[in-house]
Amino acid sequence: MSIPLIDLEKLTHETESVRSKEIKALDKACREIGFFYLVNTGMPASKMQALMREAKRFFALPQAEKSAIDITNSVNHRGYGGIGEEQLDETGNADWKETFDMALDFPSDHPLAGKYPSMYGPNQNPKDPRTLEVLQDYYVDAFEIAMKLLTAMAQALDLKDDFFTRCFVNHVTVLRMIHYPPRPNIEHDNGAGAHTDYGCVTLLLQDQIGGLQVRNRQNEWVDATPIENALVVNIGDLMQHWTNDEYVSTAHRVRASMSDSHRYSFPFFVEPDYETEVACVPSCASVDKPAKYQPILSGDWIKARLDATYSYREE
Ligand SMILES: O=C(O)CCC(=O)C(=O)O
Ligand SMILES: [Fe+2]
Repeated sequence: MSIPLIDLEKLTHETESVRSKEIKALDKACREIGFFYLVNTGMPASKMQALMREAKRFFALPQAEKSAIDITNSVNHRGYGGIGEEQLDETGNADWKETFDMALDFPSDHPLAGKYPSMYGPNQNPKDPRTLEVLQDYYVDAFEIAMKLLTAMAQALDLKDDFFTRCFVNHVTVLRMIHYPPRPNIEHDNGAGAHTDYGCVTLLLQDQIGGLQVRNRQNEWVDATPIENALVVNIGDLMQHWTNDEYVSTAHRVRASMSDSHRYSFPFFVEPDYETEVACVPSCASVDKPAKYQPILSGDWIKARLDATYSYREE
């Protein structure tokens, strides 16, 4: 099965017939593969290029400057992650990548930072204000796209339009930059180990190098070949819970870059307010298919998953 294309302009089109046809296609993609390319997102190409440029500049900084904002110094998972800090698939080699994570910046004396210090609180910012500005700018645009998409998903699931978006007041959505340096030797082919994402949906911007692969229902790895100006979107575990397994959170991985190339990618992990109760939505349960999961708090779930993949977070 190949990865379908979904058009955001059509998902939000004023003509009902155009809109509902695309919403059906979205629904099918979420049920059958859990991955799709999102095109016509409205994100200016210049913003994507700016992010790419700043990522290259940031990861090329001296190690000491990056390590000054190391993620292991933060309790709330913000800042720079060096090679080997995250291992997504415990059975393989360490992920051959370095990362930078940012989210909404809450002062450390904010009540939410007091209550959930491992999820809310201040960012650790890059020193260069230009880099920060580009990151913040991209975050705002990507968030807007995500809210349009979640509105369309609510429509696809016969829910109120704001069923998902109302859970994004004090949300913990993360923008991550990833650099996959050339692999250290030919055998070390693991850029990012096989995993599923934790949150609602992930919107991924990738460069033209390639390496992302998606596991289909036949257990074959399918290349998510880069398409210029498209975002790769996938369903995360929370959305799978919410929909009683109707929407599927699909495993994916990244092959490490070859010896002469560097790959850059930018996942935007769309994750609701900590205290969002995630319980089976009405349209996904029936007498024949009762709710499979107990309701969970979104933040408890994401925190548990982060704690499991990062050694420094183990208590
Ligand atoms: O770099 C990519 O293409 C995907 C990264 C990814 O799956 C993740 O960070 O969760
Ligand atoms: Fe992922």
